[in-house]
Formats: sequence, structure tokens, C-alpha cells
Amino acid sequence: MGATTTEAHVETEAPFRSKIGCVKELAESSDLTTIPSKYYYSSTSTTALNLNQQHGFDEQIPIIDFSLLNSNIPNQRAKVIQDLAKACLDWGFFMVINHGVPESLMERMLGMCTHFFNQTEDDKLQCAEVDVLAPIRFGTSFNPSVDKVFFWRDFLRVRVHPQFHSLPKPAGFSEISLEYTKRTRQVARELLKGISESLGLEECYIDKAMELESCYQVLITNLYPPCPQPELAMGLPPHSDHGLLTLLIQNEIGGLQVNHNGKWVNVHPLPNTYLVNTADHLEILSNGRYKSVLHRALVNDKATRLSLAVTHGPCMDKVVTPVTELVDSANNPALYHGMTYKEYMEALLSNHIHPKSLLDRIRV
Ligand SMILES: O=C(O)CCC(=O)C(=O)O
Ligand SMILES: [Fe+2]
Repeated sequence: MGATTTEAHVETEAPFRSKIGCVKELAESSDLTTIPSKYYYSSTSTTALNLNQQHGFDEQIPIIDFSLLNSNIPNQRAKVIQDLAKACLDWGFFMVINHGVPESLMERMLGMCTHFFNQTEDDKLQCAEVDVLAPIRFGTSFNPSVDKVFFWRDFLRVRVHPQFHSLPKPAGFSEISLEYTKRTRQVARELLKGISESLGLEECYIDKAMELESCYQVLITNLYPPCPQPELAMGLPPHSDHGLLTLLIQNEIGGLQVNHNGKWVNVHPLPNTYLVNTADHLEILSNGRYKSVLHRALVNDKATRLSLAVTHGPCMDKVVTPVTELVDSANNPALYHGMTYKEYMEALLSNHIHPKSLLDRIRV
């Protein structure tokens, strides 16, 4: 199936849209010293994972040198594939250095995300869709129509592949995001080749089986403005991502934590580095060998945090099941039922997010 990049413009003459209560505008109101109670976050139902504890641990997240995947020296490629296997088994998160995406492009992309959020609320509301599956959607919290607690986060989600959706404003956003997401797609596909080998499969196995030429790719940028009572609120609650691999960059402000062996580990942003995580469909595909790991975003009272995640999933219509080569009915039976990626996302996005709840529902 060929990858077609066509442009679908958002209606510029959108009907009047009511305000959605963005946290940016709330945080900027001059007299804000306490937050509305709808932002009070409590995770009593999930205390088994220490989800209440805000203080994180500092541990080194594995580092993968991407350039070695293309090394002509066989030992170097074998070594980085071993590193990938270990990072996926032990953590489900790793930092990727020497990835080949120009640092200037990463910076311009983050700059465009900042420009987007700095527009007037009316401009942003042009993309404020109620439909959680809309190709372009600006919003706040997660899904305000069902959220019982609101999250201290504004976001923009744009579907960029196999069909590229173009944002009319701010000027330049579309061009840069088209180039940027093309580059992250290449990095994700190369990493998935290495991951395929690390599972004992042929290099292109995942690429072919998931039809990654038509992979479903979404750009999500999150803005977490300063919050006067950061200990009471949550930016993004613990969740796993739904695709295969997510590539994340951010500004210099920390707040992201990943769950490692039941503890929250702080992510310290490094310049020119991707934070990559394995997501639900890699867990399904690998029959549970590579776990999709919980992560969350805390907020602070000093500075605005900006993150940019690009998710890379299978082709939408692909029914994803555990790979037959990794299943053996006697000793290692299939752990998940098959479902198309589209059905999976519809179920996920129209509900409130719970940590890994959908994966649990399709478990055999
Ligand atoms: O803001 C962050 O660092 C996390 C974002 C995230 O996990 C997501 O968008 O899925
Ligand atoms: Fe995430």
C-alpha cells in the first residue's frame, strides 16, 4: 500500500465555538492563587502503583546510539540490537542519540508548537473539535465531556499520516510539521527494524506485518502552564500509549515520569535526544514480551512545560494479534485477542483513560 501525502485543510470559516476553559488562559489570570476544585487529582484507586507519590527517583534511562543501527561493522549492529532488547525488556523507555534528525528542525518544530498555543483563544478554538477522533483537535484536559477530574494540560492533536492534515495557523506550522513527522517516521521505522530483530524476527517483519508504509501517525503537543497548587493537580495521569512507538521531545522543563518496577523515575530532558517508548501494540505484537509502560506528567508552579509526542502505530485497518512466531500453544499461548487498530483507538479515545485498561480488556 503506497503512502500518499495529501493535504486536507481545516475549515477556516468555522462556526462560532464556545470557550473550552483552557488551562493557559486560566493560569494567566492575574489573581489565580488557588485552583478550581475540578482540577483536584486523587488516585486512591491505584495506590498499589504508588501513583499518589509525586516525588520521583533518579535512575539512568537506557541510551541507544541510533547511528550504530546503520553500522557496516556487524558487531556494532548486533550490540545495539542487544541494547534495544534490554531497554525494551527492562524499561520500555529509552533515549535515542545520533538519530540524524537536524537539531534545528526539532527546535523549529517546538517553536511552532509554542506559537500555536500563544495564539488567541479564538484562533485556537477554530480547531476545538468535540469529536475525539477529529483529524485536528485542540483541547484541554483529556476528554472534558467525560473527565471527572480535569488535567492541567492543553493539547493539540494532528493526524499526519497516511493522510497529512494541515493546520492553517500559525503560518509555517504545516510545512515544518510535514518535514518533522516525515523524519520521525523514518527513525521509528528504523528502530522497529532493530526491535524486530531483537525479537528474533526478520528485520522487516514488523514493518511488513503492520504495513508501516501506511502507518497511523499522530502529532500531539501538550502545554502545561505553571500551576499555583501543583501538588493538587495532574498534567497527564498515568497512561500507556496506544501505538507501536512514541518519539517525544520537550522544552527544558521536567515533569515527565516513567514507571519502572513500580517506582516513578524522573525524565531529565536532554537536548537533541528523543525519548522513545514502546506502546500497547508492541506489547500485543510481542505477546507481552515488550511491555507498554505507564508514564505521567506532573506540573509545577514556576515555568511552562511543553512536550511534543509523535505516535507511530500500525496501519489503521490492520487486525493486530501476537506474532505467530512468538506464540506456542503449549508454553506460550497468545495473550491478546486481535482487533483492528482503528477499533482499539475508537474504544480508547471515546472513554476516560485508565492505566492500560484497554489492554486488560483484550487479554485472553
Ligand atoms: O508531556 C509529556 O511529557 C507526556 C506526553 C504523553 O505522554 C502523551 O502525549 O501521550
Ligand atoms: Fe503518553
